[in-house]
Amino acid sequence: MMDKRLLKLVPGAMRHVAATVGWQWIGLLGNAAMVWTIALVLSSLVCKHSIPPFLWPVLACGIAARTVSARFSARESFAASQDVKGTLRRLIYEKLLLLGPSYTEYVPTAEVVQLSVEGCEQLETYFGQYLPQLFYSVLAPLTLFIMVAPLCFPAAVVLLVCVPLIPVTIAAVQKVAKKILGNYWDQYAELGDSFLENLQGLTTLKIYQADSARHKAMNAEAERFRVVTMKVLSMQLNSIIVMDIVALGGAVAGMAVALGFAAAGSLDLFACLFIILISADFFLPMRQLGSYFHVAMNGIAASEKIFRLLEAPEPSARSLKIEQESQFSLEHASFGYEKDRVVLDDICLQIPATGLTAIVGESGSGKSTIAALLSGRLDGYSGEVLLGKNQVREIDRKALSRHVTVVGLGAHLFAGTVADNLRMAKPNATDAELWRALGLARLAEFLHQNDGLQTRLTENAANLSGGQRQRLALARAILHDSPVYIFDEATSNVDVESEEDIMRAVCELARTKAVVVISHRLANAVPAQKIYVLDHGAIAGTGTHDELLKTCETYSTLWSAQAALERLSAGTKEVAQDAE
Ligand SMILES: Nc1ncnc2c1ncn2[C@@H]1O[C@H](COP(=O)(O)OP(=O)(O)OP(=O)(O)O)[C@@H](O)[C@H]1O
Repeated sequence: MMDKRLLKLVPGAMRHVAATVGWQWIGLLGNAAMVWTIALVLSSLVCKHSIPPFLWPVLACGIAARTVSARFSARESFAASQDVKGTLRRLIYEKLLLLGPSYTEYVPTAEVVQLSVEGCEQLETYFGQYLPQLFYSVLAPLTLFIMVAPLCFPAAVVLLVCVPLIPVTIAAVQKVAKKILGNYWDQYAELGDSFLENLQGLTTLKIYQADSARHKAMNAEAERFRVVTMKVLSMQLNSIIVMDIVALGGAVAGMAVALGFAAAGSLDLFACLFIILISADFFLPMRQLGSYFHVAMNGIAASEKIFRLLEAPEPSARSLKIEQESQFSLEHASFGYEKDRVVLDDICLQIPATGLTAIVGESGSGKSTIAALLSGRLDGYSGEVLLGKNQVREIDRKALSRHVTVVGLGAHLFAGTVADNLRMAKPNATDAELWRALGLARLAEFLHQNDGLQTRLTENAANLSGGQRQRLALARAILHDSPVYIFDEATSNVDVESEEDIMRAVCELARTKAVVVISHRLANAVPAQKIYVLDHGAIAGTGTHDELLKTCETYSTLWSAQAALERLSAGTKEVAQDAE
């Protein structure tokens, strides 16, 4: 019922939990004072005694205590929940930062969203309501026992003994609940994952008319989620009914004992009325705990997932700085995403401080994996991936991000202005610097025809063409002004004109920076001072374009095949133009 790991995680919240219990307890005393006055007034009226004058101030104090305690306990409970939500979301965020860009290896994005939104909300109930109620439901019956025992000890004992029957019921339910709730969260995360994926791929699904099949699959998942949700609800309702029966039964037992003693003449009317009126209060806190218990259990099930994320092994501590004039090199580096499958095998390569280096090879030969190793996104390699004398996996991540800029095909552009997107790379850049970068990326002319730097972009710059998007991503990268640039298929899916513009800018950049171009299109590698040819994860040849044509069969075969393909496509275009 109390998860020690959770308590340790948010120690600050426990102060508010203690304060909530304190205020609830003051409220209980206020309630007891009110019951006491009511019992005294009723017994005085029945026995025709005069009502003692001190009674009204006691009643007033009782009402005041109840009112104030209700307000302050709610405030403390709210503070506890805010503390928990804030702390957990911060911990999840920090963990994601520590895991780095490869966090999706441990947890899917949809699950992170669910855990940090709904998971944290559920834990808010655990700390804001369940935990204070847990302590209060022990404290309240003991306090009332001390009040009732002097009046009628047997009734007080019966009431106190019946209270633990509620937690016994809760414990019995807990076993079943844990399994059902674990299942509920699994189904919930699964549904969230496929919803997000289907939403992202909706256009593709429509193009292939596969949306109705996906719709059916999601309906089936939603149905499974409905079933498990109904199981959770019916488990909660059934256990609440059982708890109500236990609570009412206990209160009735206590009342019956008090009435029995009153009937026998050994209990006066005031004491009997007081016990009858207060007996429900023995059980109400525990009964309330039972209601919170279900939501809290949901929170605990979510917390299991949060812990799994928080306990995921982090990449080794990265604290090394980058020494000046450091250059990248791979020395007999090997890597595999899966245990038994080598993707890179004994790779040796050097990236000089300035100039263009190209990595080429067929699809799946391991080019992007080299980019990921160089930029520190993957670190489970053997051999050495060095920046200067230091292993890349030991270099501080921020320093590495400042040192290397990776421009891939999917570089994200955000909704906002062109200037906003560019200043992401250099917040204090002047307008002149922005225009210079845009000029290098051959985008200035287009923007001058629009609203200049204030040209508005929709989400992921959907209102630009593919080539314009890539050129804007290139301008942003140029502004980042890092010593090393990696262009990983940065010109795929763009028109020939944009590709030429981008490659011209890349070559210009390579005059002062270390630039690595990764491309399956060999024409982009021709100007490189050194080309590495990859074949099934191994280096098949190294040299300039002319050298490789003579010495490397893999390269010359690829070159001939691509040249033939491009001749064919140029021929097709000419025929089409003639036909027009
Ligand atoms: N996250 C991953 N998990 C498992 N295997 C992967 C992962 N990423 C890539 N691979 C595998 O590693 C191999 C090399 O992939 P990589 O992306 O480096 O190739 P590439 O040469 O860049 O291909 P392309 O030109 O098509 O982009 C491929 O066989 C691929 O299936």
